[in-house]
Amino acid sequence: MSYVYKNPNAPIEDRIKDLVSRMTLQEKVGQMTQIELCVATLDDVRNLSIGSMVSGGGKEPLEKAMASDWAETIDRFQQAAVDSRLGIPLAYGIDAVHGNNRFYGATIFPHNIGLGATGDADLAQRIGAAVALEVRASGIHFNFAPCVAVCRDPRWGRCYESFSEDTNIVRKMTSIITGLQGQPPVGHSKGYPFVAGRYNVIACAKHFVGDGGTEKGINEGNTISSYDELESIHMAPYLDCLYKGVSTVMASYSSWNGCKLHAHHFLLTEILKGKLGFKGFLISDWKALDRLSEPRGSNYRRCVYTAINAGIDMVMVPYRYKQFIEDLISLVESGEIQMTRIDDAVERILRVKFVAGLFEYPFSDRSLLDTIGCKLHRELAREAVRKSLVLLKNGKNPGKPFLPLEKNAERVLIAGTHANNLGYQCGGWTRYWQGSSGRITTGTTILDAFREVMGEKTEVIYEKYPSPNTLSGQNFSFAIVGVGEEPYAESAGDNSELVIPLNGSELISTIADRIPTLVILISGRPLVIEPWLLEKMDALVAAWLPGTEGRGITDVVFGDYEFEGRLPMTWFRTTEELPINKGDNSCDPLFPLGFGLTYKKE
Ligand SMILES: OC[C@@H]1[C@@H](O)[C@H](O)[C@@H](O)c2nc(-c3ccccc3)cn21
Repeated sequence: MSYVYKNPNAPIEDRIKDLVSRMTLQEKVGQMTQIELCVATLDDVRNLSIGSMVSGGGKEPLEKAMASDWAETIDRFQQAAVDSRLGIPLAYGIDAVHGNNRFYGATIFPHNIGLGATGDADLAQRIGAAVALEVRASGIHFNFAPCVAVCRDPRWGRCYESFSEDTNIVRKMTSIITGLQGQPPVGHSKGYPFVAGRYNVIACAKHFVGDGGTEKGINEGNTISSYDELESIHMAPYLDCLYKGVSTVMASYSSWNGCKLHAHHFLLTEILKGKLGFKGFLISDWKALDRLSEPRGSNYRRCVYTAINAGIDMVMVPYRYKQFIEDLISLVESGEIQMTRIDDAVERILRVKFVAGLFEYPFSDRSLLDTIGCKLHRELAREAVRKSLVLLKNGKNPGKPFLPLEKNAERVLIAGTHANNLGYQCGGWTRYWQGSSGRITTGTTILDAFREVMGEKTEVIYEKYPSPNTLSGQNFSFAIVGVGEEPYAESAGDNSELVIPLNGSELISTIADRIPTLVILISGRPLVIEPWLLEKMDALVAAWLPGTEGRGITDVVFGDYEFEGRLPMTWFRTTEELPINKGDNSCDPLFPLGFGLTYKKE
């Protein structure tokens, strides 16, 4: 018997209708369920028709696994899904937010704030395409990226996941979606999901809406604004995402005027799905339904009722999925949730799976494994690093620039907590949710880069904390001081002080008092730089969280390439004045949005 839904040449909407008509309530609810790898069983994936799996922010997936091990594991669960009664394939999701960042050896690109500093939409698109290849190589189909938050307050722990405080810069950088998913054909209908093929991924615009506008930058907090402000500042990038065919949207943990987004029927259904015409599926954040009640996770059936009726289509449960399935089935059987709501959710989920070709190509393509960390991608990441660097100071006297540096200098001191730490350079969401310190993957630190570039005759001395003897005893041509933030993610990054951590200011001061010094700041956001400290530096470069390709830094500071980066965030003077954004009446920053010096006289 020929099933329309199994016919790859049948119109997608016919395939959806045919398949939904064959599904039981149990199977429909199964498709709305996303579960964590660590709790998944092959039997449950097959018997419950589970729609999606995740290796999420807070969980370590397979320990020290190579991409091929991952592809092996994911294919095994995919086989279970394909063996289910109707054979609906899984979509496996991960946060590949600046490369396939879980994997040892993957290319790690600058985090979004650095890409925002480039303002280069074409670069973002090329990065999206590279990330898609490295993700598909590991057997993963679904990427919880890009974050299109408009970060209005650098105290927010996710500032670096945002491209900018400026809505227009964020709108421009949504081009990364066209890289991740592929370029929709001319005339593609706005809001309809698009995935070009097997070398692309299902993308996810997040977190809808207003995640970057919460009071004091408190993560998962409350955004207080008029609807017009919410629409013009935070919602505008989603229109660009929909025009680019983004296949999924993730709801925000945060609230708008005191109402949680995951419970917000007006914003999720009337606006996103109704007014904006989004036809892909809306996924919850991790355990976000549990956060709808106090204490968290209590009265879960009520939370399911609220979120599904608000418009959530797929739930990142991700652990107690049997409870979720039981509650949702019971809510439909009692009439508290209409079957039309369930059918709408399932149609959206199937639409994305059909569009993504998962029914035709459910399994991994091992031929892509060579793309992981490949030279081409590392060159692309190096280009992104170059273009992301913002030159904030160049020389103590006008007309006497400190940069570009001399490659054949006689003796150079490389110092600081961030001069030789790949994990610090990459920041959060790298190998581990919160990131880590040291050689967590393959790549080039600032020290590695300087050693590679400097002439044979140059003596490169590295001391993380230079001794008094080092500082006074030797005659250095210049010092490079790498300081900044330790890795963090989400609420762990919320910070109201924003001083340079690990006594960075003191280290700079001690060294710059004795040696002409370039400071390279590795941070996910602007930090406090006291005027007296800025005065002591000979030059200052904001490098953001550049990732694995440290050579991008030496490419520019030695003058082989021009500085192109421009501040994507207003650089405040003190935290007392936060939030401070371009256009505010009282906006008198240390460096304004868009600031960035260059070598050429402007
Ligand atoms: O990793 C999946 C999603 C990610 O896509 C979202 O952007 C992010 O808000 C998020 N937080 C957690 C998470 C939060 C606390 C504990 C454990 C996990 C999980 N996730």
